[in-house]
Amino acid sequence: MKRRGNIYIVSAPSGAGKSTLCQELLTVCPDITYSISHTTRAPRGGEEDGRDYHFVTREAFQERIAKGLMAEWAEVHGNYYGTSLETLEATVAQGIDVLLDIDVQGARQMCEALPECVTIFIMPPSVDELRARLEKRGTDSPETIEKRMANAVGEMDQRDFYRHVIVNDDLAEAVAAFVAVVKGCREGVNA
Ligand SMILES: Nc1ncnc2c1ncn2[C@@H]1O[C@H](COP(=O)(O)OP(=O)(O)OP(=O)(O)O)[C@@H](O)[C@H]1O
Ligand SMILES: Nc1nc2c(ncn2[C@@H]2O[C@H](COP(=O)(O)O)[C@@H](O)[C@H]2O)c(=O)[nH]1
Repeated sequence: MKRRGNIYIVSAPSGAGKSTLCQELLTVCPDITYSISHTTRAPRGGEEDGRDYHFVTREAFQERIAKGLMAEWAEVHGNYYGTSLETLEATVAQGIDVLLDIDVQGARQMCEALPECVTIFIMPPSVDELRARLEKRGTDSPETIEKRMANAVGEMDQRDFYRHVIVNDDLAEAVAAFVAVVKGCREGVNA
C-alpha cells in the first residue's frame, strides 16, 4: 500500500512569523506541498489568487461548507478561512507531505479527524515584539492590528495543544528548529 503523506500543521498568533518560517521550510524541503487555503479576506498588496490563497466571497465559502467540501474551516479575525478536503486528500493519497498554515480552531478540527497530524505552534518572543512585527510589516490597518493583537493571547494560551512549540526570536534558530521537527518526523524520530 502506498505511504500517505504527512500533514504538518503550523499555527501562531498573527505576526509571529509562521508565513516566513513556512517559506523557509519549503526552500529546505521543496518536496512538501503548501496547502493553499480558501478565504473571504481581501488580498493584501502583493498577494495573488491561487498562490497565497483562493480568495472567495462569503457566499461561495458558505456554499463550500454546506456541500462538505472543507476538511476544516473557521472564522478568524472576522473572515472565513478553510482547507479544501479534495485537494488535501488527493495530495496525501499520492504520498506527498502537506504543510497547513491554519489557526487553532482548524488545527483542533484536523487533529480530531486525523490524530496523526504533526502540530507546531510558533510563539513570538514577546507580545510587544508581536505588535512591532505587525506594525513594521505594514500590511494591515491599525484596526486590523488591534483585532489581531486582541486575539493573540487567547491563541497563545492554546499552545499546549500542539506537539511542538518553537519561539521565533532569532529567525535562523527558529528555521533550524522547524526543519529539525519536520526532518525528525520524516525519519520517525518525532512521529
Ligand atoms: N525572527 C524574526 N525576527 C524579526 N522579524 C521577523 C521574524 N520572523 C518574521 N519576522 C517579520 O515579522 C513580520 C510577520 O511575519 P509573518 O508575516 O511571517 O507572520 P505570520 O505569523 O505569518 O502573520 P499572519 O498570520 O498575519 O499572516 C514580517 O514582516 C516578517 O518579515
Ligand atoms: N482554520 C484555518 N485558518 C487558516 C487557514 N488559512 C489561514 N488561516 C489562519 O488565519 C489567520 C489569519 O491569516 P492571514 O493570512 O489573514 O494573516 C492565521 O492564523 C492563519 O493561520 C485555513 O485554511 N483554516
